[in-house]
Parts: sequence; structure tokens; C-alpha cells
Amino acid sequence: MTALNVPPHGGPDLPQERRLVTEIPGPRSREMFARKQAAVPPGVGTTLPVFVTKAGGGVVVDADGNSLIDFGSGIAVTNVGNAAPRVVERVRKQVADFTHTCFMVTPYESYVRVCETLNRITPGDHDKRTFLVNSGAEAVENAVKVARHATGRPAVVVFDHGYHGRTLLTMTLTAKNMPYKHRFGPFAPEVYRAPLAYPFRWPTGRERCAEEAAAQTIDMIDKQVGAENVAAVVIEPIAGEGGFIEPAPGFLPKIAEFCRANGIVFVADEVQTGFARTGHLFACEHEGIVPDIITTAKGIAGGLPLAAVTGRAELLDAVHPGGLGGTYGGNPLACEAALAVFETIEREDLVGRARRIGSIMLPRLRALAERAPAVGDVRGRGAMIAIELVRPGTTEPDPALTAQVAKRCHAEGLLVLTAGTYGNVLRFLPPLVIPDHLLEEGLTILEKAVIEA
Ligand SMILES: Cc1ncc(COP(=O)(O)O)c(CNCCCC(=O)O)c1O
Repeated sequence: MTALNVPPHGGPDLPQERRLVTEIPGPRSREMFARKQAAVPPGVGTTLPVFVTKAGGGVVVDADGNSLIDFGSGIAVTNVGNAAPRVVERVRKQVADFTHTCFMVTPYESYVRVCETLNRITPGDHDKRTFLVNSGAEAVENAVKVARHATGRPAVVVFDHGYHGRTLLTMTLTAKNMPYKHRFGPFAPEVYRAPLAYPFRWPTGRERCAEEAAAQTIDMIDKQVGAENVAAVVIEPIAGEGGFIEPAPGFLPKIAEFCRANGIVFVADEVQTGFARTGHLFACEHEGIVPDIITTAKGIAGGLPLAAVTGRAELLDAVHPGGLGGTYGGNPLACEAALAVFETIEREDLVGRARRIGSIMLPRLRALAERAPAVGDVRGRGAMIAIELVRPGTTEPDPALTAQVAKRCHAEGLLVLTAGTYGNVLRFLPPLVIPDHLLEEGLTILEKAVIEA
């Protein structure tokens, strides 16, 4: 058990309990949702229309006074907990000193400290550089810019089930059409898609998945693109929005080796997997992958908008002065939050905490799969866990059942998210500071929802 020696997250007055005082969503949330519908386009979706007033540890509290168990972390963002004490403390001081200068105009030390830390803690002991942007998509866009600039090559290779953002290039890199790409084209040129080593769905079975998927990827590159034309391969060490797919063991090393042998920049997109989420500081560490560039965001700053591009110095330094930037990149509040996150991860051993969460969740979900044949696959690492729901006895995705189970969980005060190319994955991303009793209670709610669905 990894002890947590910080005050209860979200402040001392935030009880770590599930408490339902109305139906979910309650009347105040329903009223606010009506206003949201009148003011915000429906294109901005809502997983659970409860309007949050406070959050911390393993709970979110809504406008009706309900306290819900959080298995979402705002989509893998509040790894250190919502309103984490050290984040609050640093941001509170910073906001009273200065809120923005634009680092390209007049710099400030916290930006440099964040970059120094990322250069040190990301995989690999080579000379690195980091620059800061605002979102995961912006980080991925910039990783591709740097790779193209450094190599002088145009092509980018991505994978089935990949997700990289909602900007034009990152939409192009993303696999799933609906809702991310539909009617937003034409898309960016010179992007090529390869098969992902998806063990649960590999046609010839798990054993041959890594070797065959790598061989097909390399063959696609050789025949359709030409390795000498490829600037970068962009891949998530665990596919996030695509359904928490751990590539078959050995696949990532084979792809990384091919990149190395052909002067292709290997970009690890760790926007969702980074910062202790998977039981390593970065998911690349699981198979000893040292990426040429790593993109990070989400868990980096405890909820403040921040993202980073960290990579080999020779690649990033090759860009001409002024070639990288943006108004808000590395905002001082977000940088202070990031420094608080780095400290919290280390001081609270949140890597160990993520492993403990996985050690609690995986056995219970595997036992559930024994009882419920609709649970086709249980997978994930650390506190990035998922179940894939199928028609019993088949691998046929069951998105309707998935939505039904999620709805039941929500009604019982457990905030869960879905994912997957086929919409049939329930994913679990609890804050790494969630107390064990809430984790266990959430699992009980989930098990009941699956069994009774
Ligand atoms: C691996 C990976 N790369 C890039 C991104 C993009 O990060 P941004 O900060 O959302 O731009 C993500 C964001 N994933 C959540 C998207 C939520 C939604 O928009 O519906 C990711 O997971």
C-alpha cells in the first residue's frame, strides 16, 4: 500500500465518499444542462451531465450535492488528484505574481525548470531539449514539424486505432472517423496508416500478433511509402481513445528498431499514458523503448492546460530561431502546476500507487470476465485499465451493452468513460490518489452493472 501523506485532495473538507442525495443528474444539473444546450453547440459532447462544484482525491461533487466516484480523472488528467494541494499552493502564489508574459517575449524560470525536469525524467540518457505548448494535439503537431524539419522528409506513419487530436494534422493522424473526422476533410497529405498489433483482435491469434503486425507495417512502408521518405512514426505505447490497446509485446521494439535503422524519427505519443498512469513514469519504459521524441500533456499539470515536446537535442535544435512557439505555450500558472505534479508524483510514489491500483482492479475484472461472458477482454497496466464488451462467445463488439453499463454506473454515482474504435470499451482512469475503499466500491458498482445488464 503506497501511503499518501498529503491532506485530503480537494481540501480537508472533501469527504472521500460516494453520496447520492438526488437522482443522477439532479435538478440543478438538469437545469444547467438546459442552459448548456441553449449556449453551447451539441458537437461538444457530454459524458455525464452533472455540473461539478468541487473535486479531489477520488470524487467529484456536483451542484446537487452528490459525491461521485471518479474513474475518469477528466480523461487521464488529474493523476495527482483534482485541486491537488501542492498544485493549489503553487498556482495560488503564481497567479498573484503574474499570469502571463509570453515566454517568447520575456521568459521566466518555471518554464525552464519544467523543461529541465522533462529532459531528465523522460526515457533515455541522451542530450534532450523540451518546449512547451498547450494541448496534446499541439504537441503532436509540433513533433511532426520537428521531425520533418530535421529529416527533410514528408511522410508520417501512424496506426489503426490511433488517436492524436482534433486539429487538421492530428485528425488526419487519428484513425476513427466518427466523431473525430467526419466531414472535416480534406485532410493533410503524406500520412500513411499501418496495422496495430491488437492482440484481442489479431486474426491469427495473440502469439503471432507482434511479429506479423510489425512485418505488415514494415512491408507497407517499404512498398507504399519508401522508408527514405518517412520523417516520423507516431504511436501511442498504449492506444487510448482507440480502446486501451496494449500492442502485443515485442511490437513496439520492432518498430523502434526499424525507425532507428532507417533514420525515421520515432515519436511516442504519451499524452494519455504519461506521468505514472501506467505504473511507469512513462509507458515506453515497459518495453525499454527510448523514443526520439515524446509528446506529453494531460497528467503533466494536474488540470492546467500544458503539453510538451521532448526529444533528441540534435532534432529539436535543428529548427531555425522563431520556428517554434505560440502565445500561451508554457503559461506560468501551468508551469507551476507541473512542478507541483512532478514533486507529488515523486513524494507520493504515484508510480507505485498506479501499480497498486492495477493490482486491485485487474484480478477483480478478470474474475468478472469469468462470470460475465460479455466481457471479451480485460487489459491495461497500472491505473489505465479497460474491459472490451462483446456478444458472448464471439469477438463481435457490443457498443449498446457498453453504453448501457456506463449508464448504470453513472446512475449509481460511478463516473466511467467509454472508448474504442467500435465503442465497446469501458475504460478506467481513476486519479492515482483515489483511496482504496473508493476504488473497491467503484469496482463493486461496475461488477453489478455488468452482471445485471
Ligand atoms: C494519445 C493522445 N494524443 C493526443 C491527444 C490530444 O490531446 P488534446 O489535449 O485533447 O489536444 C489525446 C487526447 N485524448 C482525449 C481526447 C478527448 C476528446 O477530444 O474527445 C490523446 O489521448
